[in-house]
Amino acid sequence: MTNPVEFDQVSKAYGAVRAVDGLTLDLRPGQTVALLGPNGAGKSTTLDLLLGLRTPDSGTVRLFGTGPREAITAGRVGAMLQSGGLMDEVTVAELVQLACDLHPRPYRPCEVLAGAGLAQIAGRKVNKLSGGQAQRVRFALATAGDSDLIVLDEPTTGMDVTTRQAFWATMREQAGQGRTVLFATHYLEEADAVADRVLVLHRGRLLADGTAAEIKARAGARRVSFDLDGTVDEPALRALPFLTGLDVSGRTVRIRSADADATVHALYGLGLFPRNLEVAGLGLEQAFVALTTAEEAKTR
Ligand SMILES: Nc1ncnc2c1ncn2[C@@H]1O[C@H](COP(=O)(O)OP(=O)(O)OP(=O)(O)O)[C@@H](O)[C@H]1O
Repeated sequence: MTNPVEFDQVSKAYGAVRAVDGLTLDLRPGQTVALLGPNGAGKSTTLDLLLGLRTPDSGTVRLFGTGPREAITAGRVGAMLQSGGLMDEVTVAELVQLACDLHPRPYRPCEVLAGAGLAQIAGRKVNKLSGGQAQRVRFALATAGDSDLIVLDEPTTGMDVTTRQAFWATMREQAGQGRTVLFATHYLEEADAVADRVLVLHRGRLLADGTAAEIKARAGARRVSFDLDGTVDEPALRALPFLTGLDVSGRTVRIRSADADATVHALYGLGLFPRNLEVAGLGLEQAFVALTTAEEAKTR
């Protein structure tokens, strides 16, 4: 089976800004993939290239083994873009009907409206919607037919908590039916909860690619804290395996470790007896900040 998405050495610059810089990646069928990165990292440009809205300066983008336009014309891709303008003078129902009419493998408009939580406001003019409601309409347009790949650029921006939860429940259903879902987001807790693969972009390059757990581990994403009796031997602690951070305050030691089990084991190996030992995971957000900050420091 061909992969839903294949980028091979794709680059795109705007003048001197390298928005996407030699990006190579494959998305496999059925994956739910989060695309993360600080502002300006190249997320939207990557999605624009994927959807054929921009042409790469070099490299190739393939969707299901064809060019983006062919895949989109064949109805294999549903997309929800950040800035996509909606037609003003039509109702929600009319716009959804139009999207269904245009899709080669459409769903019934009433199903699409219900799936996006729009049934109650189907008769309302699109230009009278709140920000969160307009987002739901964009989502409805992305799910108007039976697409194999769903691409979402910051889909939950402006949605309230309930809408956001309902949105992700629908996305999980879509993924459960074997669709590939790719979404860019700044909400790292969403990526952590929903994605089975996380891509971190930084200055147009892929900085990390793995499960949320792998990315947390790579960022040294476990915190170990304990108290020691007697004098604290900082150089000995600093030599512990898998250490990525050390903070000593009196007799309290706080460590960050990429492999907390090995670090704690070695701690006992030094003949130390840590008291009040606590091991806690870092969130994806802290891992993301650690990774991107370290990269910024390197490139400065
Ligand atoms: N049309 C454009 N003309 C010139 N520069 C652009 C254009 N679009 C994007 N850029 C620049 O390219 C880089 C990548 O932008 P892009 O919008 O892809 O990032 P992003 O990761 O989506 O950012 P954000 O999280 O802020 O939405 C940025 O430095 C941005 O200023």
